[in-house]
Amino acid sequence: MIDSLVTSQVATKDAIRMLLNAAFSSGRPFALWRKPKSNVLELVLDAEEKIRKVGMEIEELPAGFIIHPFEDQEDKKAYFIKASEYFSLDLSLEPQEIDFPDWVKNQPPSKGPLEQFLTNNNQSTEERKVNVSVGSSKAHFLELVEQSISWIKAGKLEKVVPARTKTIPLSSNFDLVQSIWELMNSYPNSFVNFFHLPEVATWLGASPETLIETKGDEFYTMSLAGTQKAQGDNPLKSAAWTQKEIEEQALVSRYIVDCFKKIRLREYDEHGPKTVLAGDLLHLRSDFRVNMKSTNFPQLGSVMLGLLHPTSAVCGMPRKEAHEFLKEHEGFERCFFAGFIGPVNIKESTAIYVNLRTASFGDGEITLYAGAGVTEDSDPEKEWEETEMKCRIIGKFFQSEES
Ligand SMILES: C=C(O[C@H]1C=CC=C(C(=O)O)[C@@H]1O)C(=O)O
Repeated sequence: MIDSLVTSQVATKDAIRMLLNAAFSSGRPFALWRKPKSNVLELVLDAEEKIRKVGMEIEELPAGFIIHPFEDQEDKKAYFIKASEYFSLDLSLEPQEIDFPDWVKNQPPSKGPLEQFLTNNNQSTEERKVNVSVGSSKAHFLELVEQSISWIKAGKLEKVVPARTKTIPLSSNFDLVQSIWELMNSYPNSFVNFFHLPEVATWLGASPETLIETKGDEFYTMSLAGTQKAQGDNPLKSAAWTQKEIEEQALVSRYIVDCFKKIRLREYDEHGPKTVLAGDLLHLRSDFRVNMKSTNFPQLGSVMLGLLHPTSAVCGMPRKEAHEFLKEHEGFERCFFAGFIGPVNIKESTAIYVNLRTASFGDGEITLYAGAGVTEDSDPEKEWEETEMKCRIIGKFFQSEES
């Protein structure tokens, strides 16, 4: 029993390696993901090398994968990987049952383009250097949190979510396939993703936060906030939340309800907040559902995408003021961190996630990104600790030892 399990695992990993080798060797943009609570690994590969940009009317888009940075772009567009090729791999199937398309089959097996990418990845820009030096300074982050608290006390903000970075060397024995595999096994409730926009960016992550999801007539979004380490045998039951965390999450929920009000949408279901597990962290989450048919809102996905991003879980409240505060004081570029990513119009469903618990590949190194919700009662040291825990979610799969 154990033997066959091990054999099938190795074979599935080989299948993932074949897919990644074929995708890298094409030189074209691609994305690979596994949705929360799913056992299917999906991949899209664009037919063109050129990087596409699209408008935000997601209902009009062809099947593909959308990628939007934290900051809005001047052209108001997002990056897009068109699903010229789409492949899904049922992770529970035996290897011999996998029927690869020709673009995968024609690739030589084992060492190849995937290893080349990892050893020769030149995505080292000036912007990246700032992100490494300013973004990773503990002193800078503590000061930023102090400043956030004083702005909140002065009544200029209600909540703000400052972030930081952590750059670690990519160990010589780093195995991307193994990391993706472990991420999928360790975080069944997260959106495990890897995307590669040649010459632009390559990221790997496991996000716990859905921004918007549409399937048939159903629309879904969530408010996620509050963080603590999962402890004990039954962490979901034993979790106790402080007033600070309850209020922090309530602000995110209120923001969603305000968005519904703005578009005069009155019929929605709200459930929660309840405690949920994301890796070894716990969060508070409320779920919001709308029937787009009965409310006559076929474009609710695009409308809410425009209204929600960036949510108060990654930016703050009021949104405009919190955003300006971060732009002025954070001191580094978030790039794709806290932006949004996800499959669009694939099998009649769209699932877009906030790009959290994530890392970008640089030259021989990776940069992890994490933020923490600050309210009036925050303690800067504790917020730093929280970002350390969030960085570890992904960081632990990059190194044999913690840096
Ligand atoms: C900003 C992040 O998490 C957000 C989502 C859940 C809980 C959060 C918090 O407790 O601060 C954050 O709002 C991050 O993971 O970098």
